[in-house]
Amino acid sequence: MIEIEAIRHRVETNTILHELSLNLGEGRIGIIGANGSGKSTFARLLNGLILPSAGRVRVHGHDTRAAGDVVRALVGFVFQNPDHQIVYPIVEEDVGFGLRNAGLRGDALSCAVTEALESFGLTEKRNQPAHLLSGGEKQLLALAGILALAPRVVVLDEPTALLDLRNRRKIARILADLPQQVVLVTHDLDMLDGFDRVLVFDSGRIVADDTPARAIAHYIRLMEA
Ligand SMILES: Nc1ncnc2c1ncn2[C@@H]1O[C@H](COP(=O)(O)OP(=O)(O)OP(=O)(O)O)[C@@H](O)[C@H]1O
Repeated sequence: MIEIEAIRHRVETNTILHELSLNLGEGRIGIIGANGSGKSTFARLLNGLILPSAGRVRVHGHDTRAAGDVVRALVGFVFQNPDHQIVYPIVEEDVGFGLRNAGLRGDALSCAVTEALESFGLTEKRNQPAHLLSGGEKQLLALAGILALAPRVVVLDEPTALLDLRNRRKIARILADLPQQVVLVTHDLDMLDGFDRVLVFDSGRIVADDTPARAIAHYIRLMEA
């Protein structure tokens, strides 16, 4: 459960998010809205990457301000641009990075890396330089690295922006099968099939909070206005 209590977010004199309170408890939550409406800012508040100017966010009871390190272990965050996430030069080292931080060594580490690479179709790239992967492959690598850590919640900020149709479908299948709570920011409305709840952002406010079909209809009306 993610509890959002009376948060507001401002940068200098700019109000990026107006006051909002809500609980996120469903397994699959989508976030849509126009460019610049506050979706990424909201997503980053969920794992303490940014702290709200007012109010608080709690994940499984842990406040992002008071217990940022606990929250970051609970909430895996997948960035829109995988270059912001890939830290090691070789593919297998990059997937292994978080696993080593989580204490895995030796065979356990090697098996976990093998499994993560296999499930994302990256086995053949194991020993290649990560910077030579295509944009879509980098996105899969970033996601593999986060999911290998088995966080309780996965927040993804436009993870399919660089992907072709096959890889978009692959990510959709991977997300559908995850045991974790998923919060997905996306402009790719097809990704919201089967989701429990979709929030629509507009100018820093949530203007719809509904089933995917009704939320998408609201968003389309907004875009056509
Ligand atoms: N650190 C910052 N300093 C100044 N302005 C910011 C900062 N972060 C975000 N903004 C502004 O806040 C608004 C919301 O940004 P945000 O990235 O949350 O939007 P978004 O809905 O994710 O957009 P997109 O769909 O284009 O990714 C934008 O106008 C952006 O320029």
